[in-house]
Amino acid sequence: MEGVDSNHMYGKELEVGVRVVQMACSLCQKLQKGSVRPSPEQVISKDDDSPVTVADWSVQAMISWMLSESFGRENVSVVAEEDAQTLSYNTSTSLLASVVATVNETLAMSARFGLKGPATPLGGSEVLDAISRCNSTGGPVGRHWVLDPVDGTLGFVRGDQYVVALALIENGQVVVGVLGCPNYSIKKKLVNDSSVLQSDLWQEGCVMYTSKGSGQSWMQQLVQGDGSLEWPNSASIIRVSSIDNPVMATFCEPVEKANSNHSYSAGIAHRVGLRKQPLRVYSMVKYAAIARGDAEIYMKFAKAGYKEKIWDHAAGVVIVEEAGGVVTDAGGRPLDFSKGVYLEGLDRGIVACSGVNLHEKIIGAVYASWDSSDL
Ligand SMILES: Nc1ncnc2c1ncn2[C@@H]1O[C@H](COP(=O)(O)OS(=O)(=O)O)[C@@H](OP(=O)(O)O)[C@H]1O
Ligand SMILES: [Mg+2]
Ligand SMILES: [Mg+2]
Ligand SMILES: [Mg+2]
Repeated sequence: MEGVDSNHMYGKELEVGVRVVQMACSLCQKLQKGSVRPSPEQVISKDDDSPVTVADWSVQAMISWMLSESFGRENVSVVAEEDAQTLSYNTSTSLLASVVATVNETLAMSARFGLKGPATPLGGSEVLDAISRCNSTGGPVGRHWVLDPVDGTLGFVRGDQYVVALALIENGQVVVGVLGCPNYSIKKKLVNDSSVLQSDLWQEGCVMYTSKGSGQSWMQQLVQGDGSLEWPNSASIIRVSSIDNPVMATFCEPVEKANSNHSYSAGIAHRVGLRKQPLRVYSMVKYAAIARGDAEIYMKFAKAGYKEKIWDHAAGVVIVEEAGGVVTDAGGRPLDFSKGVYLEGLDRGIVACSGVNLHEKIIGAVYASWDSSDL
């Protein structure tokens, strides 16, 4: 696989990571297009009122199972967003059946992705077990996989952008990142044109990946579930934008006002001299857009008291950094992935930029404006 040297320190992790994320993208695309039964459109509300679907559970189960198979169950620690509680209720039998069917249908295609599936289909308890053993809390020591099975579940449900995000943390550092973006076309610049976003073109998504210290991030096309594009797949190097003039720069931010303070970011944008309208995109596609040069700045300022989770950032951060970008908190400090499930100590928000010049300007504007804000 291009960009992956099997002698590389994380060669096998990257190789397996990209393949399982490709499989997960295929699973999600089938569900989003509604071609898998039964009732994939079921959307369940979690305790915090955020949505979860068959796709989130199925991807988590499938990736957890594959990682265990590939590296040995006893060696695999996974920190992931979902748990199996709702699926275990007596009242959830049809939901669990949907997840089990989806997982098995996907695992049956393993060979197409160069992976080995189970000899016989997984049963309900194996699927529940695969989901619930992703209950690691990470931390500063050892290797931990970090998984957001569907990031931007709202985008997924609305037929819009979402990603499958997988990272590997070793001794508190993100060392591998993989972002599967099923609705983010491999063709450049499409994200800036909303008319194109609506078209069929964006159905051919992409997978981005990197390993820390490689100095390169890569992008490859999705392997099509219909067999029209099979493994192995070619990849190309992606690079951040070279624009460092704020007048020319595009910034992106979350779609939902509840997830980021739009008026605060608008104030920062004004101070720095950004002229373009913000690009509001669901999910870690925002990191993907920075990494491949479709946008220059990503800002997220969650409400005071909200704690950012590592799975919402790990893969995106390392891919942006290796593609030449800079990611810090709003105080200019690196994000700390060593403290467990949350980005502890995060100063106010997250700022990802294509280069140091824009980054310094944004951090300076945050510093100058803070007194007048009420995040
Ligand atoms: N209140 C609040 N504040 C800030 N962030 C929150 C909040 N609630 C949820 N989340 C997390 O936001 C993830 C989606 O982030 P996005 O940047 O994609 O936001 S948006 O959907 O575009 O509005 C989303 O990830 P997924 O749950 O994987 O979709 C959440 O982890
Ligand atoms: Mg969620
Ligand atoms: Mg998420
Ligand atoms: Mg999620």
